[in-house]
Amino acid sequence: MSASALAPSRPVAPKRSVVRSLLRLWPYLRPVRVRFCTAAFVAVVASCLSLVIPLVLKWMVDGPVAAGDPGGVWLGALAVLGLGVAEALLFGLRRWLVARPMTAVEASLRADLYRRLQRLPVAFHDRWASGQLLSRGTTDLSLLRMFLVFPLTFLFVNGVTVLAGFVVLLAQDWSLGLVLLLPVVPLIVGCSLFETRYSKVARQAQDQVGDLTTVVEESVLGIRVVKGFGRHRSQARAFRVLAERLRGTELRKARLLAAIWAFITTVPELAIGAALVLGTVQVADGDLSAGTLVAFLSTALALRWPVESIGFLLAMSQEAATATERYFEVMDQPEEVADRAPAAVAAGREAPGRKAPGGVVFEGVTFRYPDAPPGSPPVLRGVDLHIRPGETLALVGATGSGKTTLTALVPRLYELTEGRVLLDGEDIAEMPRERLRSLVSVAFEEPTLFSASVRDNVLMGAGPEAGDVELRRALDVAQAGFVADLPQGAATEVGEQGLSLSGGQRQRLALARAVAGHPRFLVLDDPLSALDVHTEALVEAALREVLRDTTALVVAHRPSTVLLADRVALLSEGRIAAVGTHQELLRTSAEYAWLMSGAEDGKR
Ligand SMILES: Nc1ncnc2c1ncn2[C@@H]1O[C@H](COP(=O)(O)OP(=O)(O)OP(=O)(O)O)[C@@H](O)[C@H]1O
Repeated sequence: MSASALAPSRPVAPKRSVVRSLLRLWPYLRPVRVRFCTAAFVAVVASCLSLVIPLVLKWMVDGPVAAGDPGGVWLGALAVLGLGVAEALLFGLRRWLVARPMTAVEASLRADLYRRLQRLPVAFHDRWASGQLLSRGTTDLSLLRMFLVFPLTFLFVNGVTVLAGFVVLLAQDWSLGLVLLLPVVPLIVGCSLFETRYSKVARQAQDQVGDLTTVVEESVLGIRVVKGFGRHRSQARAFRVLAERLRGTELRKARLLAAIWAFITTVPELAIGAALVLGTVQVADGDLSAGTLVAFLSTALALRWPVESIGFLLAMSQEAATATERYFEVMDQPEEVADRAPAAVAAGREAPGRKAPGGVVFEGVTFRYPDAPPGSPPVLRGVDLHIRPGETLALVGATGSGKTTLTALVPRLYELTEGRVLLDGEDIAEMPRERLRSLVSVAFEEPTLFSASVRDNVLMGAGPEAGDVELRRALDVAQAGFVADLPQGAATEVGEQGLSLSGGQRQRLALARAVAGHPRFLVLDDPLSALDVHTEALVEAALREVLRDTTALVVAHRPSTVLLADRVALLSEGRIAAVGTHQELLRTSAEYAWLMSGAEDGKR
């Protein structure tokens, strides 16, 4: 278990009030506001109907019951039944009205989150645990939907019902009404204290769900390592620690909820009891009719639910506010840096009449990872390198010297700290990303395949017009003949949900993806590391054909890969230490000779 899973670092957003947090959902609610308000109005009518029943009871007790008129009693009973049925039907209608728009709101929140995740820079994904992002897209959004469907409406509906109820109560007997109003102040104080405490634990619980998701995800993806190293017990222990921590937080939430629930239930009950005693005395003294007392008490009892529910409605709103904060923590992250305006740089750098060289040019490139500790030295320092048009340059260096980092700068996965990179004379910082990424193709050391067919995985590197001819060519270059033997050939599903492939097979598909679509610039990060020497030789022979009219930067660890290249650059501690042919560097650079001799030894 990684330490980061146990104690993840999270950017902390500024604290906002519940209402301000929830107001950020308004743009998503706007399109469905008419239907939503109609549903709320229907719910208010339904809820207020329940307040009419006590008035019917008053009429029955003081009228037909006192006069011994069975016909009148039946009429009253039918009226109560009719009111009950109407209330139920209206609540059903409300539910129907909100179901569709609220799922649409959830879907658009989820789609926007996904879109944002795709557009956020790689540096953001380096920083954030994937479980935290997953839990935002699942648990948090479900909490938001539940809030929109239920508490958002019912906090309003219950508020209106309680107000209307008090008007009815005060109109029937203002002194008894005032007795029932007494608990309002302690209830408001209790609820605000509850809200403050609950907001802290709700945030903790939701973050801990994210941590737990991260651990589950890591264990599932790394199941081979977990099993291979017999780590299942310690992994399970680490999981239990997090699960226990979450359970503790959930228990604290439950305790707070139980306390507010008990408080909200008891205080009004005490007031109703006091009103009952006072009312009975008034009836005995002849100051109040029995019907009025019955109506008063039934109204007070009808208001119990709207008042008591406030506790958990507030709790759900608090959780929704936390979910909204967590959602916007991601949505507020700055997207990839915008492309620079071409004129600004060109004017300052290029002398008039001087044409920038073609191919790939690294000019004074310095790079420090955005999440590197302050004051740490940059990974790349003043790199100057020119890969001529059509040339293949191998990048060699000790492990950790910055090779992968340098290759990641060409498709602009990270923004340079200083300097610039030119492709055929054009600064990549000024190129629209879409164009840049259509010019540059990459194959990373870690070949990632998606849950899709071989065909889709390979052709995602080519334009939409690419067809079977392109697919066959790319598979040939990568020597991926094994595809024909897969159960459904190129239509076979691979990736996490599909057929498992060997490391070398995955690497060849990743290479096929990189060469499909004839990129002008090819960046390969040790693309043949998982292949046996014979397959490597075959891939290299085919690759040489492709590389003939492509400008390529190839990270190489083995002499065989180096031999693919026209020239070699040696990267040492973030600087280009030497550039030349393989033979030249073997003669002139002790470090290069040492790196290559190690590789030869490793092969033997
Ligand atoms: N996302 C990141 N954030 C901070 N530092 C990083 C990040 N990725 C890599 N580094 C650091 O940058 C340095 C160079 O890493 P890089 O992966 O470029 O080396 P490399 O030469 O490709 O190594 P190898 O041959 O082992 O693949 C290392 O010290 C590494 O710890």
